[in-house]
Amino acid sequence: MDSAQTPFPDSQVAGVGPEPHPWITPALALLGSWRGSGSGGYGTLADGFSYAQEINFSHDGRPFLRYEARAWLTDAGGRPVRPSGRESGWWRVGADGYLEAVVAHPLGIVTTYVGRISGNEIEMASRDMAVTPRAKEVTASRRRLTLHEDELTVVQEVEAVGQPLQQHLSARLRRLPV
Ligand code: HEM
Repeated sequence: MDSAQTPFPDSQVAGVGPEPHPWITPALALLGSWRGSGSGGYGTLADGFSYAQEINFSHDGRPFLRYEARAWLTDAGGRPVRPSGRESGWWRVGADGYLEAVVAHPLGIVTTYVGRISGNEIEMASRDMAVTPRAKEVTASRRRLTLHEDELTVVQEVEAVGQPLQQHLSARLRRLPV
């Protein structure tokens, strides 16, 4: 929604817009937009792939973050090839860095996560996964995000289509200027 149309716009920048809820303090460094590149693979795929990704975190003053991510595959020269994974969701942050999240994918997968924000590390593991009838069978997922100044690394493991939990994605993103 256009921020001009709502009386309660989200903020992506600490100090601008609604005051962040104190509970999201451990997550404040995530606010904003991140963009970078990554590589992926899976046990069922003959070859790996390269991708670019943009992630966006914002808040409206309550103790949760709005989360949006979109990725596109890239060729050997880093040029965009086609749209790929997208997801959106909500990361609810508790007083002590406890984290629970719900994330939805366009191809019919919804995941709830439980995790923790400790310092510059965020770890989360799936609690429940629901899939629509035509979605791929995905049964578990884990994510680890590491923040180092203006660099965010994101690693995701997936258990799906009869394969054991294994790394599917690894990306290194940089904060986009506001
Ligand atoms: C940055 C986000 C993502 C990217 C760039 C990405 C990319 C890919 C690519 C390129 C493939 C090969 C098949 C194809 O070309 O579509 C694939 C397969 C797969 N992806 Fe992803 N993916 C992403 C996120 C996810 C997520 C969040 C999940 C699960 C929750 C997931 C689960 C799978 C599974 C299970 C396969 C293998 C399916 C099979 O062999 O049948 N992916 N992914």
